[in-house]
Amino acid sequence: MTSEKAELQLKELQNLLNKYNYEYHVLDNPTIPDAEYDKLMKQLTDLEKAYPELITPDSPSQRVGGAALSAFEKVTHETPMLSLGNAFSEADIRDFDRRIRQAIGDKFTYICELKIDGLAVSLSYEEGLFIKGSTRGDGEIGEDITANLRTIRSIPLRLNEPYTFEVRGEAYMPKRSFLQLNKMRAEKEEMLFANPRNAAAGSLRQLDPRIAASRNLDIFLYGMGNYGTTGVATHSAGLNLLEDLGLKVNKERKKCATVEEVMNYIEKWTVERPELDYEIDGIVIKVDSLDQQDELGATARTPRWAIAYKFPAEEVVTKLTSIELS
Ligand SMILES: NC(=O)c1cnc(OC2CCCC2)nc1N
Repeated sequence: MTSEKAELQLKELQNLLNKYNYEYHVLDNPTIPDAEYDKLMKQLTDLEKAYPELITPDSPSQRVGGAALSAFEKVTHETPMLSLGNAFSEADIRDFDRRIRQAIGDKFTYICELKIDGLAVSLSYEEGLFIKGSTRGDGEIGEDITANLRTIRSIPLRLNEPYTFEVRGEAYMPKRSFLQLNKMRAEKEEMLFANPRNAAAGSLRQLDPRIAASRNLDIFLYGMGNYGTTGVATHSAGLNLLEDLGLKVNKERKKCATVEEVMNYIEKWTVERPELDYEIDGIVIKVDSLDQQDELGATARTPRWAIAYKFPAEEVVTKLTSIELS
């Protein structure tokens, strides 16, 4: 086979595999059986072995990097990663709502999102290519965990459009994966993870990306470092854009015109939370308009335009059979 023909066949295989990967991991709606996917992946890796010069960083074969790192590099975020103030009651939420009204009047809409209980991360894309991923760290400087984030199948290695920006999200471990992981560790008499959040954080802090690759991690994206470059006017439009670009955004988000609607949304998910396949520790309430977010601004580390309602802590029954370490 000529090198040109090989390149054509490689491109076709890469596009097919990226599409199937997106359907399976982002849409949760695979259209081919796993065996078929594995066969195509084998064809790709065989072809790349024969023509290594044709391997590209966004090839589906390039998810699990090579050797383990000796340490994580530091990364300075282009746009600082803010953290959220907390609300613990309806009164706290009404106080938040009152402060907003005092500052910008009554003409605004909220958007509510499930608060995924994982590890906050930032993904940097350049011309559509995933080039760097990092932890929040202190909000300004985080750790470079690119190799580990590349192993998360729902993170596209290339976007549908050549955007250059930072996107923020929560990497998490699905409940099922957490239970399987702890079951396996218990059988090997290893220390157990106390909860999916710790398991996700522990997995992403591994220096060897093969360990992260084995942990079935996932991610929901929930914001951009700087919406300015995209031209959207609201956070909700920003999330829809992220979805259109092939990124995974939680579909339970909802616009709420009044604080009553916010309370209904909180009530709904307080009840339905156990049925989710991932843990949430609250609800994030944001003013949707980006201009109004700018008008409200932020304190040193937390936005005035958003708050996290935290679910009441559940009493944790410590199992006497297994020593759980955080
Ligand atoms: N854990 C979450 O699901 C989550 C966390 N944070 C945010 O937004 C913050 C980010 C910076 C200001 C608002 N949204 C979320 N959905």
